[in-house]
Amino acid sequence: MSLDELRDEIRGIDHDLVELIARRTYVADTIAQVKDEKDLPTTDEEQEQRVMDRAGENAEQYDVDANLVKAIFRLLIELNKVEQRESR
Ligand SMILES: O=C(O)C(=O)C[C@]1(C(=O)O)C=C[C@@H](O)C=C1
Repeated sequence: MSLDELRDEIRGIDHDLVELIARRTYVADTIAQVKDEKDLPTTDEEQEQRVMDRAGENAEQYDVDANLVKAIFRLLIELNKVEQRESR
């Protein structure tokens, strides 16, 4: 494969990543509505731990650095919390 072809492949993956982040954020918006109805706080530390543990397990399964993947998920969770606070 040429450099251009490889970069084209990365471009497609990057597009998919942003689409997945958007989907995750949309779900968090809906979660915010449910939490609002049930008068629950935005932050659920036990759920965050489950998400982080799962991210680490998935990283190991795909042989990528678990700490780096967890750092990305920490950012995704923080993004959701900002979004949820804005929509409540
Ligand atoms: O599952 C939830 O309750 C969410 O709001 C989603 C989410 C996440 O991004 O995974 C975000 C904030 C919570 O503290 C826990 C998890």
